[in-house]
Amino acid sequence: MQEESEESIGGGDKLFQAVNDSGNTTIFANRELLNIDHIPDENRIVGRDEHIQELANEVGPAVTGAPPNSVILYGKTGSGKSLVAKHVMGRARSEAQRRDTRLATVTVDCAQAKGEADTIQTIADGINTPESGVKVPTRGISTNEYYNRLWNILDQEYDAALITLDEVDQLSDDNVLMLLSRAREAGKIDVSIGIISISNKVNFRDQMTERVKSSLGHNEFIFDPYDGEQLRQILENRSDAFKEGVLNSGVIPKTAALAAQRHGDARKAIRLLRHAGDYAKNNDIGEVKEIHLELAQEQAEGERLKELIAGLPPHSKYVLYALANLTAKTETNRAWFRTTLIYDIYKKVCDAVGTDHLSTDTIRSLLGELAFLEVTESNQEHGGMGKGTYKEHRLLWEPSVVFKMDPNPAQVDIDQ
Ligand SMILES: Nc1ncnc2c1ncn2[C@@H]1O[C@H](COP(=O)(O)OP(=O)(O)OP(=O)(O)O)[C@@H](O)[C@H]1O
Repeated sequence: MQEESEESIGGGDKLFQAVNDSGNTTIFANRELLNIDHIPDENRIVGRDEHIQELANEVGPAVTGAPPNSVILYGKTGSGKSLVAKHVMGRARSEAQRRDTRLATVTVDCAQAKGEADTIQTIADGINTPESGVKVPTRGISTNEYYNRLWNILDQEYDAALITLDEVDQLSDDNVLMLLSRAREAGKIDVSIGIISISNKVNFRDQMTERVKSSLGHNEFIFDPYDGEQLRQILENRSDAFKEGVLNSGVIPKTAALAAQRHGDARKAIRLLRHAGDYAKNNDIGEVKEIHLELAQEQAEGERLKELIAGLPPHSKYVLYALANLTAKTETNRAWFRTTLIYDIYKKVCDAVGTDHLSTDTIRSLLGELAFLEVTESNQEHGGMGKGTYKEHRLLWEPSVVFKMDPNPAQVDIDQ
């Protein structure tokens, strides 16, 4: 008989004792509700009724096989654009079915697609049916042939199509928009296509050529960031993620208030609540309290920042500490600093950790890498007549998160 090891209790492994049979824990009843990819039910979508109705009005004709309008959805991240598009497409599919219309719906994440052929392949594969007899291989055929196969599938299998292009500003080629939106006009297919384009680059429209603008359509909806009350409802609707009595009553209002003040992003608000739950779980605290929120957030963000800069040389961290020391001294946490000043403080940080300084040029390039990773932001300033140009940088993370990466972060006196 096998002896029960230290790690095994009651037939189970102690390592996983906090996880019950349904994958949940003493804190969570259904942690899945706080997952970023989780799509809430219709009655859990908060504050977007108007957008849902407006979008349905534009693409609605497709449920009868008539030509839908194309639409652009704009707004900052986490404002519900993809959610609303998915929701309306889902309901359009059911309604089309009820009316015996063959409606194709598909979503492409343009940030993932690698060029024109890949985008068309994803669309064709997404709506293909076993009955079409058309093969859509992932490689080995020309871009043109992908289009032909897409037209074949659409013509044989469908009466109308709704194609969502998420992160449309990442499309490497305007052709996709042009050809999809004009396919019927150009006599390629007999099926009407409506394109729902989604972008979180609010100035994207200004960068578009006239050609693209007219392909995307002129109907635009702006999604504003959520306010505190909307975020509170979004979170409240997911409070059943937690076991009964675990979540203190002030936690959701505080999470919503913090998120509204910082960004109005529903995804980040949900993540913050999940982090608080994880913090309570990992520290064996039987309940989630308001005081856990900031701690949980800082700890989780600190880990994320650490991962982000893990591939960079150690001096990137010292540069980051220099910027965090400077930023922590300002009121808004949004101040810009010149490279020369950051370099001075960086030298103090090096002294504090007992290491030699690198050259200004190296620090300049490390700042470039940090900006590339969106840990910091850089901009070119003009110093005025005869003074030339210089670069300024600012931290995009809270200084407290930066200091949280280390048990002994280098905090230096910047006034000396
Ligand atoms: N109105 C809402 N009601 C309930 N949950 C929401 C709402 N808006 C957003 N969420 C939640 O936040 C997640 C992110 O929203 P969504 O993906 O729609 O944002 P987005 O505006 O498309 O942002 P991004 O540009 O980053 O893709 C959703 O999956 C959903 O879980």
